Amino acid sequence: MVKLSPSILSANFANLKEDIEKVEKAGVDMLHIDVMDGQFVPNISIGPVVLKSVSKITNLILDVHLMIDEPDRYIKEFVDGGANIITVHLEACTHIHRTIQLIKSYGVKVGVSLNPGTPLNHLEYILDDVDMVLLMSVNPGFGGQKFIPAIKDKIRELKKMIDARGLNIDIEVDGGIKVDNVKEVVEAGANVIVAGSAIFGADNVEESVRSFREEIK
Ligand SMILES: O=C(CO)[C@@H](O)[C@H](O)COP(=O)(O)O
Ligand SMILES: [Fe+2]
Repeated sequence: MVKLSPSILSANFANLKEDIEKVEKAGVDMLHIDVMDGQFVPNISIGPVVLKSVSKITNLILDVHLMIDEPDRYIKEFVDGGANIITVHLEACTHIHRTIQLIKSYGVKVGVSLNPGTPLNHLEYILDDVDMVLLMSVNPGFGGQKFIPAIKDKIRELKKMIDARGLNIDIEVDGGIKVDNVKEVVEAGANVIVAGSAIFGADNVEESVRSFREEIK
């Protein structure tokens, strides 16, 4: 079953409750929360305070994507804020193994994200420890960018690595996913789809979610 995780980065922050209710009603599975520190990525978004408020108004799985340097400093805040899965960037962690263990110690799920230019072999010694791998299909920092086609091969390779080890790990793909390319991403092996501008930016959110579902069923 492929899960949809719309990114609130493209929501209207002055109207967040209403926007979240719309996607929840439309039947999405998760809510993708993009956290940016202006250091690891050239943009600043939201943090644990907003997450905490969001957690009080939705039953969706809170899928927190941390685009921040040395995230160990803030893991507890995001756990307390209601995160169900916390994904960190491999490139932002000096001791990725330690960060993974720290997240797990709080009893939440853990994901590791790779930028488009980071090779899959960096996962070699940590793959067995994670619940999800998030492959970026744009360079992180902004919504509304164009999907990088080479990532489809990367998804296929990752799927092979996971299957070869007999693991049950989600493959999330994030960046530039629209109704007209989601099928290729799913066919390549992704089972968690992030879409920001294509869902929250759509004129009709419900219709957009329905179209995504049609494509990936
Ligand atoms: O993490 C990021 C960007 O860094 C994403 O989650 C984007 O917010 C996805 O937006 P679209 O590319 O779907 O508009
Ligand atoms: Fe994201």
